[in-house]
Amino acid sequence: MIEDKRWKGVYSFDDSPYLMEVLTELRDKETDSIAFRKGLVKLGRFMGYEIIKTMETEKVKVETPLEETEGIIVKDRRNVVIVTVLRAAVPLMEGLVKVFEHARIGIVSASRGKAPKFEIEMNYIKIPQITPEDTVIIADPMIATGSTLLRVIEEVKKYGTPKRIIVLGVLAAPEGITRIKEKFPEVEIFVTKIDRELNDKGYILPGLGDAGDRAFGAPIKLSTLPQVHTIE
Ligand SMILES: O=P(O)(O)OC[C@H]1O[C@H](OP(=O)(O)OP(=O)(O)O)[C@H](O)[C@@H]1O
Ligand SMILES: O=c1cc[nH]c(=O)[nH]1
Ligand SMILES: [Mg+2]
Repeated sequence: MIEDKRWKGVYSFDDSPYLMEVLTELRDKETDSIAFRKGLVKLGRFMGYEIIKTMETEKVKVETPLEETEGIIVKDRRNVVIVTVLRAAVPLMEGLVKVFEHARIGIVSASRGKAPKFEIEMNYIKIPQITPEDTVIIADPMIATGSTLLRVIEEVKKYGTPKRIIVLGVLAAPEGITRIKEKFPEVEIFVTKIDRELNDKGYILPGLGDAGDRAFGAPIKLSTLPQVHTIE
């Protein structure tokens, strides 16, 4: 885990050969949906372990069948709220809950409109109450313009004031990170890798394409389908 020199509290995992290998498979245009989803689950799980390293631990006594010894608990691991941003974060969440099995889960939908406005439509919001003991992990694989996360963070903050807000992503563009840190300097960002830039359609370069479409297949517009007539 490396803290990026450009911002405070922004970490990437260029130093982890395993995470870099999983990312390489996700970037590969030949990787199909099954392998893509599996890759996201792996990243959720192993980046989750990395987040645990930043949590406070407490010494405890434990009785083995033979004698008493010292152990630890990671108290904050029990007070986690995972907020999953539909669609692409669903497999990331699957990996995260393997590590944070006590987590309460929030699900929000956020859909990004076309360039240049990138308006965010949020019409499904289910977030549990957040307490001062909680660490909120907002899972969204792609931080591009940052518009989606700015809206989601704003929404999350209405549900309580947590101990920490962490954004967990796969790829980020510098533009998106800068926008989030300008508005919410206290938010920590953990991403597998920070990429070079955005193209004029708001896609991350070199990137991995549209994460939602690659994980679940491209949706189709209903109006382009032949209409089915039913007889009543
Ligand atoms: O930083 P931004 O410029 O806002 O872009 C990032 C968002 O784009 C993707 O979602 P998308 O809107 O494609 O939805 P999907 O997951 O359903 O495909 C991605 O999962 C982020 O939520
Ligand atoms: O590169 C990008 C940018 C936004 N959303 C994606 O899924 N990919
Ligand atoms: Mg998409």
